[in-house]
Amino acid sequence: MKVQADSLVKVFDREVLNVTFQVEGKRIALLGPNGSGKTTFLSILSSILKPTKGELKVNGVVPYREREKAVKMISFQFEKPRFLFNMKVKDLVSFLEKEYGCDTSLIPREIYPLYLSGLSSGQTQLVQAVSVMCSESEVKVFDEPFSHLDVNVESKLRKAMLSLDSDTIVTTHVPEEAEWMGDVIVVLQDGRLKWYGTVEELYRGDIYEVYYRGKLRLDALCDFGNVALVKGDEDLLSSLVKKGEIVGFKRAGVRKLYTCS
Ligand SMILES: Nc1ncnc2c1ncn2[C@@H]1O[C@H](COP(=O)(O)OP(=O)(O)OP(=O)(O)O)[C@@H](O)[C@H]1O
Repeated sequence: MKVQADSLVKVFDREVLNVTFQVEGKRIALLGPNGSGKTTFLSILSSILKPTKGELKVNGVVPYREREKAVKMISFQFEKPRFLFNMKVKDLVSFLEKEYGCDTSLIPREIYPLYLSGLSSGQTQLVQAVSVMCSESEVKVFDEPFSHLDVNVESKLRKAMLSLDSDTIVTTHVPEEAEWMGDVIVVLQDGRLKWYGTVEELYRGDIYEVYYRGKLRLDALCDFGNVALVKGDEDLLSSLVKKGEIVGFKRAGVRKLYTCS
């Protein structure tokens, strides 16, 4: 999939998005803190919103101008877990299975008798994600798909999403999630582009994330508490793991784009 944002600007009472980038990849992760413009970007992509200026294209289609094509090409899971229609879960499951022949096994059988309106936020989010995964759209968009899920459900859903044949766009504010879910990462901050590129590009360099407990006895470039960024020497870090002074380490990814106190 190819996503092109060309001087894409959205102004509400103030400018909340102003980005230019072009990325190509099977899995795009859009990462940014709260209020950084992720949902605004996706709302333009889903033709809910029109940009104030500029243009956004997905595989050459401008969604808010070519709605018919966009609706066929892209399906969405929105951030707020809520269905705009109501039926029993089991009826939705049998519809998804009959209509799309898809695997709905992530949806627990215990919730089959319930109405969609009676599901918890996490259950709603899961059923929504499965519905999007079942769709035949070539691009599947998930806005913070794990925000209400427990760790078990999250890991099952993540695995299912990673095994999809179609292209995906996932938003998150969790750096690790972006690294897991994206082969290309776009980082937003305050509506501006902070960084974009492939995960391979992100991992280049000699900065390591060091995981520790208690007190860190290394000079850190940045300390997030239990995770610190350290200019690295792999042999030294391995020896510290053996001595039990740190828990582990890996080459730094998204975290090195953030400043910390
Ligand atoms: N309809 C609106 N009217 C006015 N301001 C808005 C509107 N929608 C979003 N904003 C503002 O735009 C900015 C970006 O919001 P957006 O929802 O795109 O961020 P986000 O990155 O998705 O945040 P989060 O991770 O918290 O969901 C925020 O400051 C928000 O207050």
